[in-house]
Amino acid sequence: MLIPFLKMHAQGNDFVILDYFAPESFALAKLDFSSVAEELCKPHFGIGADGLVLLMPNESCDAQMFIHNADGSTAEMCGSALRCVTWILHQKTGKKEFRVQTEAGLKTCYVNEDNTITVNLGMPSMLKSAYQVMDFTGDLVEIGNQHFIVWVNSLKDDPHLQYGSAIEHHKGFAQTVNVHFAVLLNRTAVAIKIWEKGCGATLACGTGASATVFSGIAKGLLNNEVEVLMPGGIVKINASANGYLLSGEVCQSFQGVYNWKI
Ligand SMILES: N[C@@H](CCC[C@H](N)C(=O)O)C(=O)O
Repeated sequence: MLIPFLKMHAQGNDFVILDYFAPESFALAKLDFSSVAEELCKPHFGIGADGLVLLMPNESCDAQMFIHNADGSTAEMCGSALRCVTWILHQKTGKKEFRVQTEAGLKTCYVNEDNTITVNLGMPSMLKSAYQVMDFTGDLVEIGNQHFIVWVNSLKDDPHLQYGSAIEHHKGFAQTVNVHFAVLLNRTAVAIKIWEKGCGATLACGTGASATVFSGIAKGLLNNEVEVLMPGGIVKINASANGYLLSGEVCQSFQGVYNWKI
């Protein structure tokens, strides 16, 4: 069976996207997407990506988005993928504002004049403040999915690679978590290194960038408008009264068909 796909990324956070608005994708409906995600996301053996995204029609809004991480697990939310599917919807319709249903609720998404995409991720909440895990003290933040933010003085030694996996699976959390090590640059800029649950080190993470800014604001370290520098690029977070707005570029890198085993 041939699986038509798009490949997109946001600051290097990359996705294989199956577009169910396209008639040629209808035949894929019965696939086990957990297995498909695992195979297609595998570098060298598959296409290689951080996640598999399903973009589907929804009767009560513009579209529905489902996400599987590279290990096949499901994710409730993904700020990078939401911006990528917004771009696809814009290409199809020419519209500049969309409402997309996700596992974390209905999200409003905008195409800006400069073709960057802004998505409203809603209001984060602090699940645990100054929480001790292994040798680290961090904030556990919920923004549809869960993120543990550890503030450090330097990212030089790649703490996410050393400790990310152990923190992700730590028994002190009720579920596995995304992990971010953050360095404060000034009141409007922060740098992070990322370990995502279900996929490992990634070059960017939209919900993680937003959760980090929420943690920084809660500590009195950051203003409401902040640039988040990640290994793959920069996003802007605006902590508005209506929700956390995540903005940045997205890129469609290629499209193709994958030769699935059945
Ligand atoms: N691994 C995450 C889902 C992906 C988050 C993403 N990269 C983003 O941009 O927000 C999870 O399982 O929560």
